[in-house]
Amino acid sequence: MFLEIKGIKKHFGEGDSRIEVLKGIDMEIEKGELCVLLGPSGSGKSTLLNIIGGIDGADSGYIAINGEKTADMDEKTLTLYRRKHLGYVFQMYNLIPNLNIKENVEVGAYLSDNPLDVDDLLKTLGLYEHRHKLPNQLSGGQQQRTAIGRAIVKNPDILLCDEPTGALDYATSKEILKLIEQVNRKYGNTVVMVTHNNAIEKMADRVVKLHDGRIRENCRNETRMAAEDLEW
Ligand SMILES: Nc1ncnc2c1ncn2[C@@H]1O[C@H](COP(=O)(O)OP(=O)(O)OP(=O)(O)O)[C@@H](O)[C@H]1O
Repeated sequence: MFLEIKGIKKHFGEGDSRIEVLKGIDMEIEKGELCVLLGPSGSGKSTLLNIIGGIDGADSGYIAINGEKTADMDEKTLTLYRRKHLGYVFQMYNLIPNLNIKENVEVGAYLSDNPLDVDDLLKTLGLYEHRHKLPNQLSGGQQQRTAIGRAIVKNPDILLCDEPTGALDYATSKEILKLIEQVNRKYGNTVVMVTHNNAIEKMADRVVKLHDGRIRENCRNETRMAAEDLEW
């Protein structure tokens, strides 16, 4: 199995303020799958995504990518692994304000041994003609596309997205979802996307629903709907 998540438990706080956020998460994701993580606020989605991405550690359990357990890696190996194999997209775009669009995407390319061609990618993203502009000269959707470009230019095995459309309006959200779909199809990256939006489950290969730190539902969707046709 490509991405294996086994027995993950995680708490925050101590004593009276201790909360068990993840209470034993077991799931597997195949290579190239687009997996959507759904669940109410506080159910542990972002915590799980951060643990998958090695941003945060688990109390127990492990994450294995291609058979390699991230917990067995020392800090340096883990940093290199994250840098080379994982791409992150957050709700806030976190672009570098004084670098232009192309340079922001190039930041991602520098981190990789086999980056995608930056100009080709800018064209796929519909950003080529804006490549010399600064982030604050672009719309929110264009900034998010740049952030996706920065994550994807590394050609990461896994693209982790935390509410990538959280700050965007309906039309722009759809545009971004179409782009994530296109990237997943074209480059074959495995995608794990956290969202509040139940409609997004229809475009996923796998839908995992968390509730109170546990998996309530995990199903494979054999009839994936095009992002274009989603409605909410
Ligand atoms: N660093 C932290 N320190 C303390 N508590 C935390 C920390 N990170 C998350 N939590 C708590 O863990 C619980 C789960 O948070 P998490 O962000 O994983 O949920 P979520 O399902 O992603 O929620 P949302 O949809 O609102 O983003 C929440 O109660 C949150 O307050």
